[in-house]
Amino acid sequence: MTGRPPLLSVADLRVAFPDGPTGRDVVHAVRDVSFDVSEGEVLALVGESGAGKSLIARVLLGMAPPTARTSGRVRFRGRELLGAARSGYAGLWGRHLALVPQDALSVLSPVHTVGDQLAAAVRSVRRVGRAEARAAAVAALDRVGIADAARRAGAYPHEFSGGMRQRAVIAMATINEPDLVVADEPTTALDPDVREQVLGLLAALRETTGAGLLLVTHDLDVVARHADRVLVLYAGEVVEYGPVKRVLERPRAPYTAGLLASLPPGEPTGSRLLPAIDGSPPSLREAASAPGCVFAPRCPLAADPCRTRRPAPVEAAAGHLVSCHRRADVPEVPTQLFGAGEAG
Ligand SMILES: Nc1ncnc2c1ncn2[C@@H]1O[C@H](COP(=O)(O)OP(=O)(O)OP(=O)(O)O)[C@@H](O)[C@H]1O
Repeated sequence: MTGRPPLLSVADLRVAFPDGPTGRDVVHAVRDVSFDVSEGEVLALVGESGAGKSLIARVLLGMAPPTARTSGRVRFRGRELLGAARSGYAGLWGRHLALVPQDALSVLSPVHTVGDQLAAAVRSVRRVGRAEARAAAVAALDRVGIADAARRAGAYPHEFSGGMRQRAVIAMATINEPDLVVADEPTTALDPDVREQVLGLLAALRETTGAGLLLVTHDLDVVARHADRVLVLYAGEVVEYGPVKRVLERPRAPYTAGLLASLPPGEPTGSRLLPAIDGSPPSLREAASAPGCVFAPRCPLAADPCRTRRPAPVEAAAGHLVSCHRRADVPEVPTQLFGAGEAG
């Protein structure tokens, strides 16, 4: 996105965990990841399972696992957050930063009505009376498309369908109009048509509230439909980063081409990745010890430099970064490199 200062700016982020019998060694799960998110922008983090998507999301929100060691910079509106104590986040959660998790039941209490939980979220950041908080709760449910919101506010989470619960969680995450919403695979548990509605709702909210959205997903089809820019991660490293249209129409990294080749043809919504790329991602140890590109063992274009030198990010076009020695040799049609994924 142009002209807008970044809301969130992440630079050279590394996340390591203790490893080995003594725990004195470390393995990195995230290496040198840099990106930013602007106001009103949807940035998608995409990659296979274990790529580091959730870890990055958790680090940004100050929710890193206790054993994780982090370095780099995470600036929110210019304020450094990495390494900030939980108290440093206290004034940010809910009001400025919010999370929409995969599983709505992990954030909704079963013993309070949805309306009471939303009203409590309002009162946690604003000095308003009960009636006003309740009215805000109903308005938030209405905004996320829950019919008969005033009555539904009196229901408990178990009385909602899965799709309604996820809408309620989105209402909760956005009720105080945060600047940045982090949505971690927010629709995994939903049916394909509900998934599409909920994603559309999330992406539309940034237009009404101006919030930035960091959308964690493993699904490039979701990226194509709902994101402005995309960061493709492989084994904890950035492979490709840039405007969605440019990256998806003309990927310069074989890994991105492989993800695209994995999309089933003719199934635009709710599609899952199919394994067009042979093999599986490396373990954290294998990734750490690889002298060259971590994707080389699975890459049909891998040549000598790929096995001996880590590729540095290069600007392939304005705002489009790619880390690949063979970027000039990636064919325009991804399936030419990998063959189309077959359903089944
Ligand atoms: N607490 C932890 N201790 C050790 N390793 C961890 C811990 N949390 C995550 N990891 C490792 O970090 C790597 C990245 O995990 P992460 O959950 O971020 O992947 P992901 O891309 O979100 O995958 P998925 O799509 O399956 O959620 C994985 O190899 C994982 O095993």
